[in-house]
Amino acid sequence: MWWLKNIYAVDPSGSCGKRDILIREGKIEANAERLSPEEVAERAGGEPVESLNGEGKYLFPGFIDAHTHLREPGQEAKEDIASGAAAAVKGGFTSIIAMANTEPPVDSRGLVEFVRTQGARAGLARVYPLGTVTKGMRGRELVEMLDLKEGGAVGFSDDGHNLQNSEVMRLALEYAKLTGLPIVSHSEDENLACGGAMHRGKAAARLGLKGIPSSAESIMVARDLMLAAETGGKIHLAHISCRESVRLIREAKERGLDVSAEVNPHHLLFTDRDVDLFNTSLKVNPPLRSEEDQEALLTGLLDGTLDMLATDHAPHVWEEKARPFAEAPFGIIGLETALAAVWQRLVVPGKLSPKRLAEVWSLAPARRFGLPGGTLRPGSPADLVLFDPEWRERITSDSLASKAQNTPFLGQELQGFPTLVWVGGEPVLRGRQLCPAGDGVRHR
Ligand SMILES: NC(=O)N[C@@H](CC(=O)O)C(=O)O
Ligand SMILES: [Zn+2]
Ligand SMILES: [Zn+2]
Repeated sequence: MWWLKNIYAVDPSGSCGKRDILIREGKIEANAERLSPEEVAERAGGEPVESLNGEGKYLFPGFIDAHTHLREPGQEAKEDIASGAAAAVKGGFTSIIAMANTEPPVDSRGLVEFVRTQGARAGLARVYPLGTVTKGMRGRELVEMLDLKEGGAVGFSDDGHNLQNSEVMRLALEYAKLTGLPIVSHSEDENLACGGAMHRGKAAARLGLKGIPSSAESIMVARDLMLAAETGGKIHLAHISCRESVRLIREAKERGLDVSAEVNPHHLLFTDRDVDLFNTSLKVNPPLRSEEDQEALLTGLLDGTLDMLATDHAPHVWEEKARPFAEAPFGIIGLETALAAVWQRLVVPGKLSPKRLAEVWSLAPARRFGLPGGTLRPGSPADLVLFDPEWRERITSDSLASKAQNTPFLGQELQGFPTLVWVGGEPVLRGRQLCPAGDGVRHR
């Protein structure tokens, strides 16, 4: 049993403040303002108690990342489920939702089960697969949604590609209702975006790069919302990047649609003005946009129009990212740096409260995708993060657990990291070192 004493607990489903917390048999046993040694001994019932002075540290419910690319099966040179899960716990994520755009794409129950099994085998973060929406991610025929759900899929997405055929999207929203799971949309008009390498604006003109207009996203967001209204379907909009989309989502929520949306940290922390031809780690889809867009995204995150933060962790091998800007693949890794960067640049300056941080990166994804977690209430699973706001770390290719290095923070020092992470009550990260599972399978 663990006894965390005098720690600043941030509970997005309740209140924040100094607490004593007990962890026992995989669950939060107690959460109180103060516990006496007698009470702790009684609760332990003879079990050894590991106590920890939480002074100066925060306790968060494990962060849950609703958008990660783990590349297994098929592209294990970029990442695999074990390396991605290791990167996750180093960054404070006790659960991650794995995108389905692997090779082959996760379009069958067998593949969904494979991803889950590999996640359990790694024994670090909990790994929840998404299935694709269409067979082979070809955008034509729907997958067997109920079958994939039985295999453990928590939603459906052809992320990486937009569903260009609106009738297929309509049918997907209609059929997914039978499963209760959301369709996760990569909303992008591929004709408008075609050939672009960054946001269409002054910065792109200056660099001589073909731009991707904001309308490439917002046109599809508008379509997706119309189809969600028409079908009564459940939709989650991935990686919202521009102000027009925020406005559309706000209106849709006012009308009561079953819509949720996410924003990625890189869209809150960088703009197209940060892009330079020699830094392909800032090449991402949708692209980094203008300062006005960035402001609208933060406003949206604070007023609830955007429900959650998600990394869109998108690993690529160095050789691919070393190509000229226009030819390099889109994607930024985020699992190991996102929390520290958001902490430093948004929480410390007071733009985002610790409680809202926990709401949007733990509670909201748990609720939307039906996962355990997101709370510090007694009885809930002990997926927890002890966060040290003073811990500094330089991000280097050696320090990263991810196989990839396509992060704009490479070589930089960040401050504010998890120093102890529990999944199901067991430490998976201790003093910044991973604790691999003894028997290979720790949790399911
Ligand atoms: N976001 C990216 O830039 N890349 C993602 C695809 C995606 O999220 O659409 C990838 O799979 O590499
Ligand atoms: Zn996408
Ligand atoms: Zn993605």
